Amino acid sequence: MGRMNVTAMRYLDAEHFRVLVSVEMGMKKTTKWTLKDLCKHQLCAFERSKKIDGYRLTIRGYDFLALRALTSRSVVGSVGNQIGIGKESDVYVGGDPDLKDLCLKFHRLGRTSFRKVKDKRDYHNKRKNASWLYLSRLAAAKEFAFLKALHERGFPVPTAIDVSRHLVVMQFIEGKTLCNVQELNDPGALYSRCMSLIMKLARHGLIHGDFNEFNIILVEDEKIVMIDFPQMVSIDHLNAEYYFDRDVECIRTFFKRRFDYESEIWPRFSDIERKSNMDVLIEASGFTKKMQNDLNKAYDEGNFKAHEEGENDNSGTDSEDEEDDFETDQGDDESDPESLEDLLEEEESEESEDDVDKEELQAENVEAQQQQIVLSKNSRFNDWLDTATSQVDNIDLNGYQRECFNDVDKADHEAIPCGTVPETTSERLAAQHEPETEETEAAEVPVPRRKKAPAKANSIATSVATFTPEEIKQKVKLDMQRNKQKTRLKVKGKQSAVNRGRKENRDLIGEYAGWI
Ligand SMILES: Nc1ncnc2c1ncn2[C@@H]1O[C@H](COP(=O)(O)OP(=O)(O)OP(=O)(O)O)[C@@H](O)[C@H]1O
Repeated sequence: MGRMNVTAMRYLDAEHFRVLVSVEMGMKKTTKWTLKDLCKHQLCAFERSKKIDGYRLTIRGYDFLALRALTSRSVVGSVGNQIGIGKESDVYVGGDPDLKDLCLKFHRLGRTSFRKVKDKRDYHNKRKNASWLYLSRLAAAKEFAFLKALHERGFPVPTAIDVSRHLVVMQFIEGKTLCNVQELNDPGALYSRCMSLIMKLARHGLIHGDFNEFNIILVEDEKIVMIDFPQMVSIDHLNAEYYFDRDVECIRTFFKRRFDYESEIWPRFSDIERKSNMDVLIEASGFTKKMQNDLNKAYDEGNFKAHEEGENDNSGTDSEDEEDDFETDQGDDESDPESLEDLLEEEESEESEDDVDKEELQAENVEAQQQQIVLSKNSRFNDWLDTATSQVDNIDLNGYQRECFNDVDKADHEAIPCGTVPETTSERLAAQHEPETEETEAAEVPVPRRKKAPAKANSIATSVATFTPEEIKQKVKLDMQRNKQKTRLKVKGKQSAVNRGRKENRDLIGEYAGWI
């Protein structure tokens, strides 16, 4: 009996086993129903890309994963109303299991912005696909690290409670954002508090970078709480002075505009005396320089409404995680009745049923329209006939006859008998529609010749072909060529997957031809 070869186990890490477990889970028979349910609840979505078809996690799905993790840790017990929509986040009021208020901040970053980045450059050295999952997670990790560190050092910030994926749970601050405050008891005191806070941060080695009326909550006794520091930088940053001055200027401008308060004193970058290295400490807390760089690059791209459009956008796969999940060979699935394919087939058949219904409906509509057109043509013709008949009945035919022959050579006129002119138009029309014999007879009636026929623009119909046979041949040839060049319509959904599978099979058979 030979020994089991387990050498490979030494070289496999946790990630390998995670994926292995996912494959194991994916082989369970319940998968297709579960996936169907998840899609129904918009927690994941079917996605078709150039090479692979599969499912991707949606923002909602990611939210649920984070909430689930935090509920299982007994951090979150309930989710309430949305209290803020920022450029980079959705903020909700929540509750812990004892129903104490919490602030739940879901970071939304980078789906579209990342797409743009991806087009332009290799964003992460080895990591080909930085995803919205990754960027949102980074933003949350950064906020949590800063909140924790600042709170521990006595800064007025919400208490950091927990973080999972892109969701930061923090203390809920009851108050008003400064932008919503119209009046103050003591604007001077609040101005000093704001400036002191900027200086205190700087002494600890940090610059907020977005210190303005939207990121300051006014609480009891006109005290302030600072929120939201995605762009916090070190005072050693290359552009530190610029960011510092911008923060100071934002506050000065706001106080002048809103409270008509202007002070001659404001802090300068040169006044800063560093007392601690919080920027270094935060880096040590796990939020590395690389993470910082990744995040800053995403912020530079600037489209933070990505999560709003991302949900409807199914083109292309973005996420590394997603691609990892999908890069499994689905060849076997085709023969497996319990596979994902079945689920897709159902979707497809539903789709095609819909299509059939639509086509039938369209055909019926077209038929009805055609009938209407025919009917309206008939009735219009009858109307026209009636009006024309009554109008022409009123015409003085004898007068018309006189006028008509005015120009005709009198001799000719006299020589040629005019034949019997019908009394009424009905008679004329009847005469026109008489059978052939009568027409022949009428043709035999000599018609007075005009001397000079008045020039009129008439339409000309001819049955002679304007194309030579050569030209027609060439055109047909060209059409055939064009038809060949036409790219085939791409079939959506499952059908394309089946086609792709067939093509692969054909190629494979071709490859092995002659070997067997
Ligand atoms: N801890 C909190 N307690 C109460 N309300 C909060 C808290 N954190 C955020 N908010 C509310 O949510 C809103 C958005 O929060 P925040 O500024 O952190 O999000 P953001 O996406 O970074 O916004 P932006 O970048 O557009 O300023 C705030 O204006 C505030 O009203």
